[in-house]
Amino acid sequence: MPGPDLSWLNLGNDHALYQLSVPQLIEEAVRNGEGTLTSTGALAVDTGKFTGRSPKDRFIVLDDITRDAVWWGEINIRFSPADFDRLLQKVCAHLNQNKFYVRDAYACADKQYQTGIRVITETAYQNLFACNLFLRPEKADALQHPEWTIIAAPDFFADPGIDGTQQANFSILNFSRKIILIGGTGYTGEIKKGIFSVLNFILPEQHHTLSMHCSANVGAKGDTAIFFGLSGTGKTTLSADPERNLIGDDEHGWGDQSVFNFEGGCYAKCVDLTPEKEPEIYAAVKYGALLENINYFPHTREVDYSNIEKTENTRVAYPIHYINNAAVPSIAAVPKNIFFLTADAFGVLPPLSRLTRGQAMFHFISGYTAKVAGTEAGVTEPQVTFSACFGKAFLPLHPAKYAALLGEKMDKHQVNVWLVNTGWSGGAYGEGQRMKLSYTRALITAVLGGKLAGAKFTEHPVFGLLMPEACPGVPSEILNPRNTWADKNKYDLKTNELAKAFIENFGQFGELVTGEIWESIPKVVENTF
Ligand SMILES: Nc1ncnc2c1ncn2[C@@H]1O[C@H](COP(=O)(O)OP(=O)(O)O)[C@@H](O)[C@H]1O
Ligand SMILES: C=C(OP(=O)(O)O)C(=O)O
Ligand SMILES: [Mn+2]
Repeated sequence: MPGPDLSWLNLGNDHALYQLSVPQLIEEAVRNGEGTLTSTGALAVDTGKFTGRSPKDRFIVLDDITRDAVWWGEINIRFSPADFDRLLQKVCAHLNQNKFYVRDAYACADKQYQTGIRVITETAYQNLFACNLFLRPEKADALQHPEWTIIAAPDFFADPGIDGTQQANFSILNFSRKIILIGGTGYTGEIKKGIFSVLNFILPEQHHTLSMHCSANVGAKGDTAIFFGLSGTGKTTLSADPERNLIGDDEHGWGDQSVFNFEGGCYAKCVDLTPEKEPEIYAAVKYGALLENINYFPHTREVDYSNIEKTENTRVAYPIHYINNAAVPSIAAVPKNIFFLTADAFGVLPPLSRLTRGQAMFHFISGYTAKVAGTEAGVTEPQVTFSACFGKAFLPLHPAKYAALLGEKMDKHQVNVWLVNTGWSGGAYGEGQRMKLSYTRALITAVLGGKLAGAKFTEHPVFGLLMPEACPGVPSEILNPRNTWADKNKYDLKTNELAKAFIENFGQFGELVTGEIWESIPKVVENTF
């Protein structure tokens, strides 16, 4: 297919392989030595030095659009427009030395928000990722100029002294030029999270639409559920549910009428994947899917999901229709239930609790969880974090903007909000165990099936959370986390420690503390359990 005119980037058209089919991309990847077909049919590649995102190398160009709107700081780091232009030229000169892959796609399943994307990648596997993860146009049109351009060159390395970056790798968003420039890293997560960050800037400001780091699915009665959570807390795993249609596993918008997926595919964690525990995802590992940083046995080429030699953040990227019961298009009604997933490394929070409106706002803004190993460079074991809106790393605006929109939407629609601890039980990380996936699933199924409507709830003395006393499929004794700790005194101490961490973190949002949030702040109780 004749390619688009890329002369505005000084990219030579004769080097471009445009809109290759999935089999063509796989063939290219294998011939380029990028990867191998495993016995599952899925292509396995290594992404190089980076097997996770590198948040400290993520920048936003300081310009008239971003200057007063972006929440600058540790998350959103400034980059100069002149440095960007120079670096862009260098990256394009690098790409011109060889062939590269160009793919047109779009983001946002709801037509009203549809955003065209042209993805230019140095490797075939990154282009396959873009094909799997973004929405696929029925017919590509090379003559159209899509709104955003993503350029990803893993083998281009910046010179920090000259190029204005921190290290050789970088991911830079330029809102004036509508370009995302990625170099020095082959981790494909940077590509999808680049566009996600763009939409997190545009949708709330320009469309009064809440953008969310969440998965979503919908039941037979049109009852939508959304699952907020930082990486590894279970968005992908828990949204794949044989009884419900999958809307998407990671990035959604909540407009006036609907919840819609930004993407056209899923990016699931593979560590310890088994057909028993996660049948839908296991079955999606087939021809066309892209496995990252996975080990396989050399002779049989069978995938070894338990092997984490390369990273704990092994991944598979597949188009959403690889999940049997995916909703097409990926749009559903506004949610009836919202779950906040937290992987509590303290082992303090209940496996499931119901939140008041004030608590919902408090926990959304707090975004307490543990960073699981692997998704971010340098994180090798669960690390306690407060990630506002359960996705701080991707939010160009101040968290209060997203929280205000959520509050408005909760007021307008009758929504139940639940906190789910998919993290530790029976002790903190190191002593307790990760919550059993089957229990978490049973708790969510009970909520969605209305089985807890008449349940009795106990209030947690410090966090004020309402814990069900019983739930089908779950031993009652685990529902109050204190019961799962052998040493109750230790639980009480750990609870207070966590409560203090919440209070301290919330200090930065002092101006947001309205009456109802004030009432929701955990109350440290010394020796009174
Ligand atoms: N109780 C639990 N709930 C959810 N996931 C769990 C649980 N226990 C273990 N896991 C594992 O944690 C990982 C969750 O990853 P994933 O669903 O991809 O997270 P996210 O989509 O939020 O990044 C999976 O590997 C899953 O098997
Ligand atoms: C892909 C990522 O996120 P998630 O695990 O939420 O899909 C990521 O944070 O790089
Ligand atoms: Mn995920």
